[in-house]
Amino acid sequence: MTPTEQSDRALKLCQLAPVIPVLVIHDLAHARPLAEALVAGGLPVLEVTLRTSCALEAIAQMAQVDGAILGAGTVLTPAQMEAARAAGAVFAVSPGSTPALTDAARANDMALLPGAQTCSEVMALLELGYTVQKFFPAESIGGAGALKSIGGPLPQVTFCPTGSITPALAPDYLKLPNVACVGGSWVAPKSMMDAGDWAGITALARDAASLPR
Ligand SMILES: O=C[C@H](O)COP(=O)(O)O
Ligand SMILES: CC(=O)C(=O)O
Repeated sequence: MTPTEQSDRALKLCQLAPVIPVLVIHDLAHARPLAEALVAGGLPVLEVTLRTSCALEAIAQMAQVDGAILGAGTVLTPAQMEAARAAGAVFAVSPGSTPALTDAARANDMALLPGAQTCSEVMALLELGYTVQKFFPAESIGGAGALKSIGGPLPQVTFCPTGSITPALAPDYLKLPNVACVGGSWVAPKSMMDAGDWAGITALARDAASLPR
């Protein structure tokens, strides 16, 4: 897949719901019920970060859940991209981007959502053909105000901002014309996963899925 095709696919995924849950799974037993809870609440696109030892196996199990579309987050290397694809991920998210990673996305037929922080990074990814990018760490680099400003000179780039976004802050992002959805961990707090409060997570997902945009 070319970068343009990757971004077309990423845009379609971003348009399925206003929020992509960013998931850190420590206990493999949480994987399946977590995916079921989030999909039941209306959030089908799930990003499992490759920050824990069970993340790849979690992706494999969650990809079996009806309606779930799995992606891998915190993808930093080509080897991780390949492993994520083998586990069943159909998209990859990275906090930044490197030539090795964009080459690997092309080679592995993965839709990469590459991260950018600055206008120069946004422009460098745009030169490659990435019209859909992650804006990370969103709240620390100017938040919705920064994205609104970037949309002036660079309206052709659409973003999935992520990083310390809360339900209260999300609407400010979602109303921007250059934001397709936001990423956030708030829909799957570790405390609720540890408590097995899947109904509570479905309720959080339902609220997130009904955010206006
Ligand atoms: O690094 C993680 C992402 O920023 C999502 O997590 P967060 O919503 O808690 O910032
Ligand atoms: C934070 C982020 O961008 C990631 O984990 O992919």
